[in-house]
Amino acid sequence: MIRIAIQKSGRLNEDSLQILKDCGISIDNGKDQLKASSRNFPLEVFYLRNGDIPQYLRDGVVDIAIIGENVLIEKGEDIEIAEKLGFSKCKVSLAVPKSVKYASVQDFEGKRIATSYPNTVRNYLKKNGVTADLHIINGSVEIAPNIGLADAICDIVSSGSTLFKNNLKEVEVMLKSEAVLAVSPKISEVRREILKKIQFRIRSVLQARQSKYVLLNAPNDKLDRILSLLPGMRSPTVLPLAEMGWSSVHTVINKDKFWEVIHELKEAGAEGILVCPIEKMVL
Ligand SMILES: Nc1ncnc2c1ncn2[C@@H]1O[C@H](COP(=O)(O)OP(=O)(O)OP(=O)(O)O)[C@@H](O)[C@H]1O
Ligand SMILES: O=P(O)(O)OC[C@H]1O[C@H](OP(=O)(O)OP(=O)(O)O)[C@H](O)[C@@H]1O
Ligand SMILES: [Mg+2]
Repeated sequence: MIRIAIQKSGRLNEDSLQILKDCGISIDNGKDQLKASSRNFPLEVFYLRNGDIPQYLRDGVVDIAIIGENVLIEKGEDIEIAEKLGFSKCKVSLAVPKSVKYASVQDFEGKRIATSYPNTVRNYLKKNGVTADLHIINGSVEIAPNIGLADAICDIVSSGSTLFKNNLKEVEVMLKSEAVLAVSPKISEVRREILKKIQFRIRSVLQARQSKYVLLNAPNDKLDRILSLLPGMRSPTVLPLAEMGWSSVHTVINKDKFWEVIHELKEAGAEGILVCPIEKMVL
């Protein structure tokens, strides 16, 4: 049995459960349960606070965890990251009131900075030879300058709308983060083997999320041009259609590329283009 920590409630909870589900791992999820096991995989889930997870990993109370990389940088730089998971993407940034003229990180010298990420800020400022006065608060950090608690803040930025609403501007991006699969330094060899199985499944799921299966019909005289436009896993599959002079082309393309390529394909003479989601992809 491998023990995994996921966030009890909050931004990571749903996507973490979803990725396990997409990996074919079903969890019996009683409401308000703090612990649950899988019906079809040797895995036990512990629902914990995000901020507590690095310590649980370090102590070996759990073997693996889904957690924001930013939290590991703040509280668990020693902890191994097995996979990046591609969701909960955000930045950890320094911000100041819009009205402040900002030149460089040296402007933070002697300033009061409110944050929930003191180690991250301290290390960043230290690298730049700056000393500031940190005020550690656990939430609603962006309000601090407006109520006179601080001159600046350091917090998570995603769309930037929280900064905007509080009349702040982002001036330094200290790091970029996403959800990751982290590993306890105390994980046993047997559980490492189970982890490898999970990693294999996660990679297949993430590859599939990045990709689309494309089918199209092509007149044979335009086939070469059409095939040259397709960036596939290997070379595309080409099958004859019942109608003479036409072929069916099947391939896999990156989801971010498909609109661009599809216009070019149409212009090159492709017809009946179908774009389908892929559930799993093993390379
Ligand atoms: N606005 C956002 N956009 C994208 N990702 C975010 C955003 N805010 C937070 N995150 C990511 O999601 C993680 C969890 O954030 P959330 O606010 O749910 O938890 P928390 O309040 O920091 O933790 P806890 O579980 O200890 O209460 C963060 O550590 C970060 O990696
Ligand atoms: O750039 P944005 O898209 O506005 O996102 C950034 C905000 O999101 C997070 O707060 P959250 O909503 O998780 O609230 P919390 O303070 O209760 O954790 C974070 O602490 C920022 O305040
Ligand atoms: Mg939050």
